[in-house]
Amino acid sequence: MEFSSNPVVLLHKVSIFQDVNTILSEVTCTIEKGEFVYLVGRTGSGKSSLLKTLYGDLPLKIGTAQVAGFNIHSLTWNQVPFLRRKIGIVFQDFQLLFDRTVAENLKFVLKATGWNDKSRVKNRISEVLMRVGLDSVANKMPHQLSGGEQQRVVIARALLNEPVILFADEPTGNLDPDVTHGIMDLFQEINNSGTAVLMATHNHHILKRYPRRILKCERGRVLDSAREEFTLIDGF
Ligand SMILES: Nc1ncnc2c1ncn2[C@@H]1O[C@H](COP(=O)(O)OP(=O)(O)OP(=O)(O)O)[C@@H](O)[C@H]1O
Repeated sequence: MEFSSNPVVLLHKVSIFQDVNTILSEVTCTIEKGEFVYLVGRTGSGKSSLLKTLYGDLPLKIGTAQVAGFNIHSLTWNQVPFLRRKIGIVFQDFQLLFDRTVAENLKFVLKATGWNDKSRVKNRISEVLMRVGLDSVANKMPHQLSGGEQQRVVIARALLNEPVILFADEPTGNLDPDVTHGIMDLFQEINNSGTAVLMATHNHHILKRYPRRILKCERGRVLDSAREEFTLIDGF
């Protein structure tokens, strides 16, 4: 596969900390535009900490990192919303606002990211819901939807601002196998249309069925299947 020379994620000698503990060190890798990469590793190995650093939730103290053109090392809190407009984030626990409709959940994000024109907002909400195969749920409350449908709404929310990359932290962790495949197909389709994806997962069936490049957190380092061979046996 050919990539542009303009990576969406570029890490050089990054160390990741939680409190005073070093979780990962010497992390150097790039993710290119339109690439799909898995992030695996045992529980507690640092996957979420790495993702949090990339989306500006955990300050970067050592090393250099660029995400969607933003320098993460020098990112200030008031720049974080601008970074978030260029990326999409999908969590395991859907994190929808349960006291408002699907459309209102999406509108909330659009308003917060500077969309003021009512008809553009309405059109964009229809577009993203259509994109995730849920064009008829705009006026439903999240609790009226299945788990898989709720996760599709979360993915729709992540797509609102046409991100260059989606960061997904165990996005199928709460879903049945059948529903998981539907969500994975959706991620593949989104990726095929040019959005990069970095997905943390514990699900080895996913890795087998949709094989892609893998980053593995192991003993404080990040191994990269594009550079070296490693076993996945203890990766879950
Ligand atoms: N907010 C926090 N404060 C202090 N330590 C934390 C915090 N969050 C995570 N840690 C610690 O950092 C280490 C890495 O955790 P992290 O959540 O990044 O791992 P993970 O690979 O995502 O795990 P899992 O697969 O269970 O989600 C663990 O030792 C964890 O206990």
